[in-house]
Amino acid sequence: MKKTILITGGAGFIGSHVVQLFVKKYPYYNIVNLDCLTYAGNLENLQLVENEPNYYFSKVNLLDEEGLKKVFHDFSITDVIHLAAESHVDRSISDPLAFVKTNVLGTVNLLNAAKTYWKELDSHLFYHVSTDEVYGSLGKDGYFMETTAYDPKSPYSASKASSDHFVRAYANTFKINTVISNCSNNYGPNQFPEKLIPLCINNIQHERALPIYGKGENVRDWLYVEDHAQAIDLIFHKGKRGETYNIGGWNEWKNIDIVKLICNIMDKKLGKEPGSSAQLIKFVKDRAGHDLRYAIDATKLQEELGWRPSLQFEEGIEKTIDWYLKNQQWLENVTSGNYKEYYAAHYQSPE
Ligand SMILES: Cc1cn([C@H]2C[C@H](O)[C@@H](COP(=O)(O)OP(=O)(O)O[C@H]3O[C@H](CO)[C@@H](O)[C@H](O)[C@H]3O)O2)c(=O)[nH]c1=O
Repeated sequence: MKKTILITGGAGFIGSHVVQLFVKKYPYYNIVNLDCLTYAGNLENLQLVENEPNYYFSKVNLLDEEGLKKVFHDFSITDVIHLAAESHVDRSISDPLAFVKTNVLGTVNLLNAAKTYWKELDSHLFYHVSTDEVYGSLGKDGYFMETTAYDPKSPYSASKASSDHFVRAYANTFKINTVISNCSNNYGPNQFPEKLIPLCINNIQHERALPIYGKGENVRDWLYVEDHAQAIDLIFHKGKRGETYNIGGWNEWKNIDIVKLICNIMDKKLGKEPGSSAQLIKFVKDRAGHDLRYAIDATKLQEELGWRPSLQFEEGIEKTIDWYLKNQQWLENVTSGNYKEYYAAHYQSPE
C-alpha cells in the first residue's frame, strides 16, 4: 500500500529534519506536514522540500478536532509520526496549561482521528516521538532504560509522559499499532534560540549575557538532530509495533562545559580574543525543579535496529555554529516573528 504519512510539527526543529529526510528519501510516499505554526514552527525550515511533488502542508491546530479528521479524510492518511508539541521546560513552568492542551489533549485528538479514520488498524502505524524527560532525573550514576519507571518532574515532562500513556492506552484498548521513542537533548540547525545551545550562539553574536542556571552542573546527553531523524526513520520502518525505543548520543555534558566549549569555538570563528566570549557567562537563579542529570541507554535501538549516532559532538557543534553564523536572517526572522511574512508570500495570509 502506498503510504501517506502525516508528520505533525513538521515546521519545528526536529520535525523539519524528519520531513526533509522522508520527502527526499521516499519519493513514493506522500508526506503531509501538519503544523499550526506557533513561535517555534517556521516554514522557512522546509525550503528544500516545499516544491517536491510528494510534500503537502496543512495548517491545523491539534485542538481542532474537525480539522484533524478532515486532514485524515482529504489525504487518506495511512500513518502518523507525531512530533508536534510544546517543548520548552521554562515555558511549561510559566504556562503549564498550554502544555496540557497541546501535548495531552492534542495527542488524544490525533489518536481519536486515527481511530475514527483507520478501518483496518493493522495496516497503519501511530508513531509518537517523545522525550527522555519522562523518566525523571538521575543522580551521578545510572541510565534511563526503556524499562525505567516514569517519574516526570516538570509540567513539560508530565505532559509528555501523559501523552505516552495515552498512546499506549489506545494501543491496548483500541488495537492501534503504535511505537514510541524517547530521545535525549537535540541540537543542530533550525532550533529556536530559547534552548541552551542556540541561545548561547545567538547571545555571543550580540554580546549578550549567557545565562547559566544554578551552578551549571546539570548534565544533559546531546544528540545531533539529523541522527535523531535517522533513528525515527529506522524505528518507523523496522521498530517492533507496541515497543518503546530510547534514543541518545552517549554524549553527556555539564551545562557549564558545553557553554565554555561554544565560547571557545565562537572566539575563533569571530576572530575574538581567546576567553572574551566566556566573559559573558552569567550564573543566574536556577530553574524551578531543575532535573540534575539525563543519561539514556540506547543499546536496544543499537542492537535491534543497528542505529548509532553518526557524528562526534565536536564535529556536530562546529556544524551547528557554522549554520547559525550563515543563517543570520533565519535567526532574525524567528526572533522577530518575520517568518509570518514568509508564510504569507508562500501560502496564504497568516491569521
Ligand atoms: C535555556 C537555558 C537552559 N539552561 C540549562 C537547563 C538545562 O539543564 C540545559 C538545557 O536546557 P534546554 O535547552 O532548555 O533543554 P532541556 O530543559 O534539557 O530540555 C530539552 O531536552 C529534552 C530532552 O531531554 C526535550 O524533550 C525538550 O523539549 C528540550 O527542551 O541548560 C541554562 O542553564 N540556561 C538557559 O538559559
